[in-house]
Amino acid sequence: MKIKETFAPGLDGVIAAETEISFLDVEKEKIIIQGYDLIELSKNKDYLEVVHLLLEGVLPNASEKAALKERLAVNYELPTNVLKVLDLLSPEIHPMDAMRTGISVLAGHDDSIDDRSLEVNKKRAYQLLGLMPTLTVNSYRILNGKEPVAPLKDLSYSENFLYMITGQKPTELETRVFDQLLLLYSEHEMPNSTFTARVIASTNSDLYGALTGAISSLKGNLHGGANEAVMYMLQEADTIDGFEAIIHEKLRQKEKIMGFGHRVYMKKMDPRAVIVKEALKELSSIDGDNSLLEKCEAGERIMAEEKGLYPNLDYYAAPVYFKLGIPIPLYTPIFFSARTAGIAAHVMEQHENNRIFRPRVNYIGKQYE
Ligand SMILES: CC(=O)SCCNC(=O)CCNC(=O)[C@H](O)C(C)(C)COP(=O)(O)OP(=O)(O)OC[C@H]1O[C@@H](n2cnc3c(N)ncnc32)[C@H](O)[C@@H]1OP(=O)(O)O
Ligand SMILES: O=C([O-])CC(=O)C(=O)O
Repeated sequence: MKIKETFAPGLDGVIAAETEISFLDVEKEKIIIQGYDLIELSKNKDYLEVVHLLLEGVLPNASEKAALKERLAVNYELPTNVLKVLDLLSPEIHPMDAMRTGISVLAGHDDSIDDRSLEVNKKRAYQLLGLMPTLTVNSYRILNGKEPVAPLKDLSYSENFLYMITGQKPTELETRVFDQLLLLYSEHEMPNSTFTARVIASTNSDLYGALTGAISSLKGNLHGGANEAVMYMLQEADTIDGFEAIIHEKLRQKEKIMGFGHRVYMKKMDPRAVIVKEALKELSSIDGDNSLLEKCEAGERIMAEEKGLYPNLDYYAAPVYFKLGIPIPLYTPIFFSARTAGIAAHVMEQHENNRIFRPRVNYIGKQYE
């Protein structure tokens, strides 16, 4: 039974919200975040400045930026209960699942859990953003039987995050590249995970619930999970010829090539991928190893010729993470950690101007008299 003719599988082209947070202006090739182009921001601002932009609606001045760093740093430590629960999890699960559980445990530490006011939501968002690097890294460490690592509060947010991952203080270049990745991942309009979070928030459910839904969404390889899949694919071949053969074979088998295509950019390269490809070139010129860059470029050429499809952010983010010495199972958790800022902004906006999401269906099942 059809209620309306306008059914859009995958909600392709459907407008799901009115927002002041962000917009993919594909025609002008801009990713608008609170009025600014994310690509321009990625060239002269850092992740925390964009966090401030997302949660406060304006870029911070120097003292606001310093205050934000402190505000997040006081929340770096995970409650002991979270560590205890992480310790009970099966080592087989993915760190994204451990983080999801960690976020659920954190909900139990919020003594104003039923308060959805903007003020309390914002306080909560900052707490979670402070915790997110420690939760990300220690979820992975504990699953791998390692002791949790303690954050270094004197380092910058991104420097500390990368330090906790690798155990070594990163160089200036490594910090800059990692911070730029966090910034580029921070917000992207209405991807599946953000939509999921807004749907959950629309029942008046809380930020923790919205984030646990969003993290489950983002884990899938059609979304955030693609960055890990890209790296595994790059490792499938030792040579460029071998990699080209793998791509051709996957296409022959009608498999999707991870890191290519995008619902909104469709037949254009994701502007974020352009920036991250430059970072890969820079890292490759410094360590003198172009092999990943050359494989990626070979894949890019084949996909353009054979499918008219171009890289999304995850395609070039994967080799950059690899060059930074980041273990592959942390690629998607880092994406989620960075995206927590954007998702929190959307949850707050949904709570401030809410109508419950409740669509209808075209029924194609049986009907008995
Ligand atoms: C940061 C991010 O989360 S970005 C997304 C990361 N995800 C990936 O990289 C996974 C690979 N890409 C994809 O699966 C898709 O391009 C998505 C999920 C990103 C977008 O999906 P949709 O907008 O629904 O596009 P859809 O899957 O319908 O693809 C349209 C056509 O292009 C093809 N196509 C799309 N992406 C790919 C791909 N990566 N490899 C091969 N073919 C592809 C489809 O097979 C389809 O072809 P058809 O019309 O002949 O059936
Ligand atoms: O916008 C999307 O659908 C997916 C994406 O690129 C992101 O979440 O960064």
